[in-house]
Amino acid sequence: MAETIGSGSSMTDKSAKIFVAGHRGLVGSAIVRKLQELGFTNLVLRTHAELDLTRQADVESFFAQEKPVYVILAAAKVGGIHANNTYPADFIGVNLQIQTNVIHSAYQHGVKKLLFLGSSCIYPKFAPQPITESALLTGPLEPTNEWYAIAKIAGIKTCQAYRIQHGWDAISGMPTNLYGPNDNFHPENSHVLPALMRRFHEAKVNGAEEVVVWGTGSPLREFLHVDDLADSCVFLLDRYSGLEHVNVGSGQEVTIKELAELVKEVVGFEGKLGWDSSKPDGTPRKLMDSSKLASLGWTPKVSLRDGLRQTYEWYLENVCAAKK
Ligand SMILES: NC(=O)C1=CN([C@@H]2O[C@H](COP(=O)(O)OP(=O)(O)OC[C@H]3O[C@@H](n4cnc5c(N)ncnc54)[C@H](OP(=O)(O)O)[C@@H]3O)[C@@H](O)[C@H]2O)C=CC1
Ligand SMILES: C[C@H]1O[C@H](OP(=O)(O)OP(=O)(O)OC[C@H]2O[C@@H](n3cnc4c(=O)[nH]c(N)nc43)[C@H](O)[C@@H]2O)[C@@H](O)[C@@H](O)C1=O
Repeated sequence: MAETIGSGSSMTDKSAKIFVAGHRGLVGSAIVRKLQELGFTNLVLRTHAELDLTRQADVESFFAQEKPVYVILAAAKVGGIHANNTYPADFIGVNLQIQTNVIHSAYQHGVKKLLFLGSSCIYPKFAPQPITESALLTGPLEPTNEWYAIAKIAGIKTCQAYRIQHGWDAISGMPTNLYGPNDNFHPENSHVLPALMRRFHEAKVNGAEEVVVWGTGSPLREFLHVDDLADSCVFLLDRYSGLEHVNVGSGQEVTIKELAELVKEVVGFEGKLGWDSSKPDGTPRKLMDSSKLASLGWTPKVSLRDGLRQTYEWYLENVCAAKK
């Protein structure tokens, strides 16, 4: 299929059926909010319990019955550095199964366009910074998440293969580290931002003197609010049709130490920070070059500080209030 970039709007029919896979997760729920805000009226949604996407026959039947026009694949086995390092079989196996089933059935049942989501961890551990799309497969991966990264690279390549062999419009977006409402706040298995938000909050409530943060604090990470990511997903689905995946970043890079100080301030914890250097740092730096997306006409809006405040309010109203 020919590469078309910034070719004008293709999603003009607001009643077109859109399957958002993983609609209760961080990313899927933000995409549903964005589509509803834009006036899309025909979303098809299934919980994990209603449709296990690792089950090929069930995925087949679902597509045969529902015949969506667009698919956004935001269902995956997802977690932070500890989860990735502890459950490598799940991270490679479940993700390969979900994406292979969904991409193949979507193609077979006449889906017009599919957006696959990968992650910035697909790039080599020591890729030149900021990381351009062309850095893919140019060097060894970060060991703590290579299993997940291999699955995500296979997802990009699967979309490309269906494009090349069948002329089918499957595209891939590569988001940087995300955060926002409906994030996973698990103490061990989550990503750093929700983990620290919860740890600082609990320390404040319990009057603890110190909060321990993993690693050395020196790794750099780029954070994007999930509402910006959702906006970029709809933008890509609407405007981009190309073989190459597209980086989606904010350009807002901080060290883990700076992030910890910022979360501490937003939460209002007044004690000390401690460091557990027995925990892995992971990739030293993974700032993406998102100029390709910018050249298509998309830029993020939410600053890290504002996004953190909004997410903490959401956490207080939804996670803490629900526990009472
Ligand atoms: N969070 C981040 O920082 C980043 C995320 N991404 C990508 O964005 C996408 C979404 O991630 P995110 O929203 O954070 O993840 P979440 O864990 O918040 O959500 C994932 C969703 O997928 C569903 N799911 C998992 N397994 C299955 C299954 N077998 N069948 C049906 N549904 C399933 C989950 O349902 P249930 O919980 O019920 O299992 C959940 O609703 C992923 O592809 C991820 O790689 C990319 C970069 C960064
Ligand atoms: C999005 C991305 O997410 C994962 O990669 P990661 O960026 O390394 O993810 P992370 O958020 O878990 O950690 C970022 C940094 O933060 C430090 N850190 C401090 N204290 C805590 C802490 O309490 N929890 C966690 N999780 N990390 C902590 C931690 O040691 C590391 O240096 C991939 O596996 C992969 O899934 C992927 O694509």
